[in-house]
Amino acid sequence: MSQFVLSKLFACYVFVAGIALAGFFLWSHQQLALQHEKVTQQLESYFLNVLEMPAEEQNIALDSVMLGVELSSKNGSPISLVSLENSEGAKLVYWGENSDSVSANIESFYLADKLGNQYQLHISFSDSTLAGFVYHHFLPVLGLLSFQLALLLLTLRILINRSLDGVFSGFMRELSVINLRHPEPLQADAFLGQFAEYRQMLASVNRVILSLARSREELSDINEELETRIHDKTAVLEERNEELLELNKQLSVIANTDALTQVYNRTRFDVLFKEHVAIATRRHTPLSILLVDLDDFKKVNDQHGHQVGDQVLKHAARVIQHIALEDGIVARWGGEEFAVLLPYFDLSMAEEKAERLRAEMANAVFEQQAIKVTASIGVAQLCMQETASQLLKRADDALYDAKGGGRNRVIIAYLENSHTQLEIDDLQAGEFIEVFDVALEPSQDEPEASQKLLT
Ligand SMILES: Nc1nc2c(ncn2[C@@H]2O[C@H](COP(=O)(O)OP(=O)(O)OP(=O)(O)O)[C@@H](O)[C@H]2O)c(=O)[nH]1
Repeated sequence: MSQFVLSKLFACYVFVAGIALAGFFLWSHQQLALQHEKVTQQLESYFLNVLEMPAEEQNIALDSVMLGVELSSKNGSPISLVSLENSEGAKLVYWGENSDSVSANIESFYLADKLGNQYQLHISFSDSTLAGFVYHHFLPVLGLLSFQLALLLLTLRILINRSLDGVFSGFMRELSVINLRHPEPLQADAFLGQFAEYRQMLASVNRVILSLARSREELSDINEELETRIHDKTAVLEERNEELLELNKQLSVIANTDALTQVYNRTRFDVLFKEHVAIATRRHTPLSILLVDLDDFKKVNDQHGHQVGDQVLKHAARVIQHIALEDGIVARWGGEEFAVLLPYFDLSMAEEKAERLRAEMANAVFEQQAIKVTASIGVAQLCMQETASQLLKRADDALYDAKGGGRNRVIIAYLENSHTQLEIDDLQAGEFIEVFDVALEPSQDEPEASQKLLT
């Protein structure tokens, strides 16, 4: 049942209870009046009967009437005074103790006997006043009032409990709809707004909400400012990062490139060489290496000076790079010596490449001084189970042989027990192509270095 219905019911209850109480008193007084009238009529009738008796019987009869009055007063009708006077005012009968206190309620009745003699009868009832009524009907009145009071207290208790419950639950319901991201003051509920506790709580919460909204606005401003700052800082950082990346690239190129000739340096070549040996071993693909040494380079230095020697070295590197093209990885091995790694090149292909290189070098003319330099080249192909250093050693031996054989020549490194050439020659055509179809996984630095050399 809602609080609204309960409060209306309570109002009805108070109204009906008031009417019932008033009705009870009115009805009681009416009943008393009827009772008094009946008793009065009886007394009048008794006294008339007695007065019509012979004189000698009257006293006895009057005594018996008064005894009846006394008994009646004690047993039910609360008569407090009865007196009978003749026309001269002489009292024939008088019964009652505190006639003064009840004098206001004394009613008088006039009697006449058969002989026409006039008499005045006075009767007073002790319960005809409110105090007397309450005194004589103490228990019923007390019971009724207690019942009314208990009912009133019970109703009030239910109403108060339900009201507080309603206020609390209604308030919690209001709280649950607060949007903390966009706080707005809560509107008072039409019904709950009747309760002062609810209104007080609502006002407190609305104060908190307003302060939240203010804080939120302040936070939003701070946030905006911070975002702008972060954005600016990020832009600067990104710029710096790009610069660093570029510097890193340059550093990487510097670290991996020979400063004079701009081909790979020895350190980088060692890494690439080992990687390609590992790939070729794993995939059973051919891999060859050329070791290229300029002939009598000391003479160039001696005759034209060290600086011209440098220019010749740079030019020689470009010639080697041009011949190797994208097939090979070129590095300066040290001094006037270069290495060319040729992945997927078997010995005959490598030999052909070496021969072309040697011829190109022999025909090339360096600098204005028309310096001519030749090169000796040692060629080797990776054998089964061979390590990088073993392969290198064989190529170096071949180069040594080329020098010993008169320079400006290509020497192929064969192994007496090598299965390399044999195995590759034995490969079926299909197998060979298949081997070549395996894509090389080039090092990321390769294209960069190659491009540098070509430009
Ligand atoms: N200009 C210049 N010369 C260099 C450089 N590195 C090494 N050399 C010179 O290269 C020459 C190599 O001399 P050698 O080892 O005798 O070899 P070679 O004179 O070429 O004789 P063979 O190799 O036997 O044909 C030395 O004179 C070195 O000074 C360099 O970076 N720049």
